[in-house]
Amino acid sequence: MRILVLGAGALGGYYGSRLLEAGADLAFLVRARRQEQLRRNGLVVHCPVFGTTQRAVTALQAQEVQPGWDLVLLTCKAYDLQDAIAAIRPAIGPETAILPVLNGIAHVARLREAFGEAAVLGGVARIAATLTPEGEVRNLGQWRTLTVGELNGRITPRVTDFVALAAKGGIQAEAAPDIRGALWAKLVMLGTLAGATVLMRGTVGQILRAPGGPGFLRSLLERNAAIAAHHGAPLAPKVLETIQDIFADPASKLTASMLRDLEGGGRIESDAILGELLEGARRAGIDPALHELIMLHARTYEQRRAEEAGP
Ligand SMILES: NC(=O)C1=CN([C@@H]2O[C@H](COP(=O)(O)OP(=O)(O)OC[C@H]3O[C@@H](n4cnc5c(N)ncnc54)[C@H](OP(=O)(O)O)[C@@H]3O)[C@@H](O)[C@H]2O)C=CC1
Ligand SMILES: CC(C)(CO)C(=O)C(=O)O
Repeated sequence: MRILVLGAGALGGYYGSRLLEAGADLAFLVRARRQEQLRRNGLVVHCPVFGTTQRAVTALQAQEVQPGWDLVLLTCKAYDLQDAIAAIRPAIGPETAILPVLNGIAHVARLREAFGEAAVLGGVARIAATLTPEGEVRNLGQWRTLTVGELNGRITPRVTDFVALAAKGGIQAEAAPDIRGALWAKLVMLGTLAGATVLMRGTVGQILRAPGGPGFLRSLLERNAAIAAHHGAPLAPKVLETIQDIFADPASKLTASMLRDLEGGGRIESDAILGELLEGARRAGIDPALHELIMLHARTYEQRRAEEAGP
């Protein structure tokens, strides 16, 4: 399978490296700085499951990309989506599938508008990974899940072929008939994790060990689940239970990638995750006070970041 991975950051680098391990014919579509880094050092990935790998990879810039790909794995941040759409356009032929693994929901509609409904798959990544300042990819835990599905619910060969290849590379991959439900479930989980850990600047465990923390987490999760239900994606009781368990472990060291980005002084996906849920709460007639506070906190960080960067 010929795969083009847009981005060689945390997710692109990690999943791309596992797909290469499985024998995929794969190239990365990157920008100039990352291309230079990859050409100099190769792709370095640290993983508690597979150890450290360093391999030479094909890294192309947008102007070097030709058509002929079976699948484009889209791994940019939400705020880079517009540029990424332009960058992958020359790679997309009539048979090319586009598999985004971004957090959030809105990117799916934007991709379908840009490339047509049939081209776009849904993807949900469960992994806690980061790109270090040295340009190395680090999987911070054991998670390496990828859930993939057609938006119309059919299980097609392009989905099962990709899932089989990913599984061969050690990714915990599965084909999902209800990928829209999986995207919403992820947004409920991540909206709670990012909202809480960014606002409180601590791990799930630290929030739970603080007086008032358990009630805050419970209330945010309940509201997020109600927002999903209002948008036609109620969480199955087992899925909700699994998410509740994540927010009930006082020893948990879990934080959201958004908190890591914020603590590193980077951009955050405030609109795509926190803003989506705030708007969702308003549309659903759910008290938006918690979401407004979380969003204001994120906006204040963004304002401060912009002012410190100067004109
Ligand atoms: N990290 C995590 O643990 C998880 C992240 N996610 C989600 O996955 C998505 C990706 O996150 P993550 O991997 O952490 O992000 P990273 O910032 O680590 O990687 C994104 C990469 O995309 C590249 N990129 C963006 N636009 C372009 C473009 N036009 N052309 C070429 N390259 C481009 C960036 O390159 P450049 O360096 O040039 O800017 C960057 O290296 C996000 O939506 C995130 O929320 C989901 C699950 C877990
Ligand atoms: C919640 C988690 C770790 C799961 O993949 C994630 O998506 C993120 O932190 O962005």
